[in-house]
Amino acid sequence: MSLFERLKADNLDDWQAYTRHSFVKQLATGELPEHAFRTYLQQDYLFLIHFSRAYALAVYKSPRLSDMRNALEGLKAIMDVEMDLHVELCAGWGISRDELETLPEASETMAYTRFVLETGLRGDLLDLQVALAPCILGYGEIARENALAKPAGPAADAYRRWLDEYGGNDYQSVAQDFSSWTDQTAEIYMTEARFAALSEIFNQASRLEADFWQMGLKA
Ligand SMILES: Cc1ncc(CN)c(N)n1
Repeated sequence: MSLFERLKADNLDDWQAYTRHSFVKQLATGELPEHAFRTYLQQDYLFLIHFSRAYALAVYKSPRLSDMRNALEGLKAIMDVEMDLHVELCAGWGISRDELETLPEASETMAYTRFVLETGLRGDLLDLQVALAPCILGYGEIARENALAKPAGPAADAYRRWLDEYGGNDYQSVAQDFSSWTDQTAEIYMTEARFAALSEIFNQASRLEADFWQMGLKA
């Protein structure tokens, strides 16, 4: 069993509260109010900036050259692929680059991103990867679970596009590679005594992901 599968099994309720959140369910049916998705898009830009910083920290925390290369590939995937698609999606919603650059940061964005960065700063690469796992692997799972969804309504195309982006081969292989890379790090750093602390990090990050959806809904 991969470390991710173990962490998920240990935190199933919180994991599903995140991956099956009503934001996700409404996005899949198309019932999600447009202002909720717009708020999500805006804050996710800020999230991706900090998430890139967390990957840069993973380069620094890497014990081996091969880990550095994995972290660098992840950083490039966010900055050159996920971020570009995100900015394009925002443009389709009338959110300009200038607006993105000057957005006020919501406390949910701040709480989540700083938690991940702080976990990486005080810990080793495995702590950081476990803090990043709900983000990378959760979106992959959400897109797979909703692969057959047919959103209806005025924002149907944007919601389908979002699902396709994370369900596509590129993102799915980023997620698969990340899970394998985490297992390789676990071979160096993991001990049974450490599992409870890692599970706590995973739990906290999963709950912060659910809060991020909720921030969109309450907008
Ligand atoms: C909040 C959040 N979590 C995860 C992802 C997917 N990388 C994202 N774009 N935004």
